[in-house]
Amino acid sequence: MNKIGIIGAGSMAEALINGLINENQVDKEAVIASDISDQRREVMTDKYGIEIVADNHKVVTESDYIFLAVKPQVIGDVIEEVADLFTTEQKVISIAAGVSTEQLEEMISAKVPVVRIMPNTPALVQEGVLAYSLGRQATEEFGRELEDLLSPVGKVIKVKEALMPAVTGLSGSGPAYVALILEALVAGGVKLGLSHSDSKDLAIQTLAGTAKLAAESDEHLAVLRDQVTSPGGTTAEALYRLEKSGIRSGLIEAVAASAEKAQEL
Ligand SMILES: NC(=O)C1=CN([C@@H]2O[C@H](COP(=O)(O)OP(=O)(O)OC[C@H]3O[C@@H](n4cnc5c(N)ncnc54)[C@H](O)[C@@H]3O)[C@@H](O)[C@H]2O)C=CC1
Ligand SMILES: O=C(O)[C@@H]1CCC=N1
Repeated sequence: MNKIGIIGAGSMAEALINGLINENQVDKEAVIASDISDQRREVMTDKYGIEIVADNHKVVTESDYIFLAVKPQVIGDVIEEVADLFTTEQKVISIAAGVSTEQLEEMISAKVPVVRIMPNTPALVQEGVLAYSLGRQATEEFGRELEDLLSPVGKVIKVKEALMPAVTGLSGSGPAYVALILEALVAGGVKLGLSHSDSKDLAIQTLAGTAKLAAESDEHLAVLRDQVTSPGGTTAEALYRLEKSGIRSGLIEAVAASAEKAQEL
């Protein structure tokens, strides 16, 4: 059994660990994580029963796959601390936004296989989507192993590394935009007298249902929009207000701004 090590047991690491353990993809005995925070170590031990330590060295020496799940701002220091311990038999997977495989290879060693992934938080409920790109020493086989390993937490796609900022802007940061849209829809329902709870149910199911419809349809998204829009009707009135408010360009700009920021981290 391959041992999975995770350095940095924060929100994104938890989403991955939860999905992998809940879907019985890995035994909890096969997972070791480290975190500098006492509180995170306590939470993760209580919730998942995995081995969680304060010492990053232990994670590297005991694991076959090593996930780097700390913030981009500290990943350099973390790698420096353990760089001498990596072997060419191990496989490194970084989830840090904006850190290229080339930078990782420079910091770790040009000989250790490195892959970069960009997951998102719905991995916590096995509905994530993640993209990965291979470093210079990472084989296609490593990519396939990763697809198998991570498929229980959501859809896995391979992209050219140059497109990683775009993935970050769209699906990495995307759950925040969708949560904001949901919040606003709920507020709209409440303003018109619906209870918060009914508004939330209506908003969430509308979003989930539309997403399912879009996923299962071959039609262009504009056709799905048109199906709701009666001439001279309520939806046309609402869409006019949305377009006027700049929602479309706002979302396009949001994706681009996140992608741009990812390259500055
Ligand atoms: N949150 C998200 O939606 C996504 C995050 N990411 C990436 O995932 C990475 C982690 O992000 P989050 O989980 O959101 O952050 P987080 O702050 O929840 O987790 C980071 C964890 O690393 C720990 N840590 C800090 N320094 C450490 C050290 N020297 N040794 C060991 N552990 C240390 C912290 O105590 C914390 O628990 C980032 O690089 C981010 O770019 C990628 C995709 C989505
Ligand atoms: O906000 C961030 O920097 C991270 C990367 C993608 C989602 N959250």
